[in-house]
Amino acid sequence: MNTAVLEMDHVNAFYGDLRIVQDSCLTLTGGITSVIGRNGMGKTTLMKALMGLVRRSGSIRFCGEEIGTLKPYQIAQKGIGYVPQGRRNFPSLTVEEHLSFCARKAPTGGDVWNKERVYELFPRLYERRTLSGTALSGGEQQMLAIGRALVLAPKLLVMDEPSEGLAPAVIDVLVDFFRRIEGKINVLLVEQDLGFCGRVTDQTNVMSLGSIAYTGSLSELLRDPEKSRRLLGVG
Ligand SMILES: Nc1ncnc2c1ncn2[C@@H]1O[C@H](COP(=O)(O)OP(=O)(O)OP(=O)(O)O)[C@@H](O)[C@H]1O
Repeated sequence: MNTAVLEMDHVNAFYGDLRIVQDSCLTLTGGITSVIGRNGMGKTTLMKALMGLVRRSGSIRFCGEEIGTLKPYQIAQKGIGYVPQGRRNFPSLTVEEHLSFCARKAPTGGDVWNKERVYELFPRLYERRTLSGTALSGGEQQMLAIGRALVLAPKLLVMDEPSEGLAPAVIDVLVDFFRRIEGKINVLLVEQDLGFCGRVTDQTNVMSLGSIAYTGSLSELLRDPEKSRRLLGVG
């Protein structure tokens, strides 16, 4: 049997003494899977637990290796790229500087994503390469946040609500991005926009009150009004 890309086993995550994520289990065998759920259910906190950004317990295995006790920079070095909610680009760096700065830490060999390849993927970023990371539109900032993660040559990209606040035309660019990386980079995608999510992948995990309450097909879930209402508050 192939080793799963990611296995989160009975993971808890805390802010101070407050346990927000409770006993959550999530497996990504490969490809793209989403994490959906109503506001405040703990999706971002689960991603932060994976990236080592909050205190956590339980087991997190990446390609068979336990990473649940590693520090954020060690987790990034293992090949997990993080595209946080809100993009978090630096006002003092241009687009070009963001990509060059992050690429310094890139491992050599493997599937190399250099600056040129990021510009090829997002031509708009090339046009804006001399502008500050925060002088960009929301969509351009999202492309830059993705580009920053890509130049670190991730095997897994963890993306937290990439579609937030984006115009439909930019959402189409993101959908195209997912098609282009399919089979090359695995993705764990936190999303609120179920329409966008369904265009990207049918594999989903629903988070409810700090735990994963459903794992399976998104389209099947949305066809069940009672379950969708209970888990997602829709339908
Ligand atoms: N730094 C913090 N300290 C204490 N509680 C927090 C902190 N950040 C988030 N929380 C709480 O943890 C819970 C889960 O938040 P989280 O951001 O993980 O949810 P989410 O499902 O990602 O929601 P959203 O879709 O709104 O981003 C919420 O009740 C939130 O108020």
